Amino acid sequence: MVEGKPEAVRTQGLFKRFGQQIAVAGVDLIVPRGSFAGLVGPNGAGKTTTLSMVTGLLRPDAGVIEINGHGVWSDPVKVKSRIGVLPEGLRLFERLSGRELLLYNGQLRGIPRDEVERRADELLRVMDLVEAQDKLVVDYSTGMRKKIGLAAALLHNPDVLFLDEPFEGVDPVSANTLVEVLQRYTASGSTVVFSSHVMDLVERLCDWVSVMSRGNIVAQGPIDSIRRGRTLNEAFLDLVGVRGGGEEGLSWLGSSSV
Ligand SMILES: Nc1ncnc2c1ncn2[C@@H]1O[C@H](COP(=O)(O)OP(=O)(O)OP(=O)(O)O)[C@@H](O)[C@H]1O
Repeated sequence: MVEGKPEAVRTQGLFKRFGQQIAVAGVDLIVPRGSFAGLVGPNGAGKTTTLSMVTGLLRPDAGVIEINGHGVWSDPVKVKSRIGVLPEGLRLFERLSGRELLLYNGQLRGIPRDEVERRADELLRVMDLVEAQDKLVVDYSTGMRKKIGLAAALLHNPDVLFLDEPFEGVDPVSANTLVEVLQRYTASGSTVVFSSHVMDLVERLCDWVSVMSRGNIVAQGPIDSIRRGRTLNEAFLDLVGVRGGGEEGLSWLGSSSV
């Protein structure tokens, strides 16, 4: 606890196995309240599996998860009413228009209709989706899907927002829009947790970072304590132990080979 307040996210001994594969091997994830937190790690490190368990989408084999002091798996209704999620693969209601998607989400969340309409209008405008609001989500581009997914995740003004690879496939203009919305959101004291492979972005946005490798957290804390004078990318490569080796092999590749 920090100053008597529970962290936004705290897991203890989080564990998940798929057959022989241990995806998450006893993770103690900590995210202080009000952080802009990055969850980074190489492919297959266990980030998506961790976020899926933390957001109540995948049942852990073992471990405890608390969001703002409430157990995700012991008090799921309470927790889910206070979090927003942009999941991996963007599972959205494809046959609704962008606007209908927001209105439907608002109704599911029990927000009065006129308030939903007001918030939907604002979100569509900020996300630059007004022209596309009546188009079916199935016809949206990747970047548009990320933006409407983020709008849907923000509509009920959650305390904590979880985003799995929110910037993947997003053009720089749309990425900038997402960043501005998220910075505004954390400036008001809310918490963002997002997974990403883009170290420059994590370095620019985050004040807190958790580094995963092979199902474990290998470093976690304020970003400066992780970087320790290096770029985040250098720190990351040192932490996950993949420096060098890239030049070996592939001797056949390139025009100088026969
Ligand atoms: N449904 C599943 N069935 C079997 N194995 C799975 C399943 N989901 C994940 N895994 C395995 O668990 C490990 C962690 O996967 P996960 O998707 O959580 O990693 P990640 O860090 O999100 O990777 P990436 O950065 O590539 O998205 C991997 O070895 C993966 O193959």
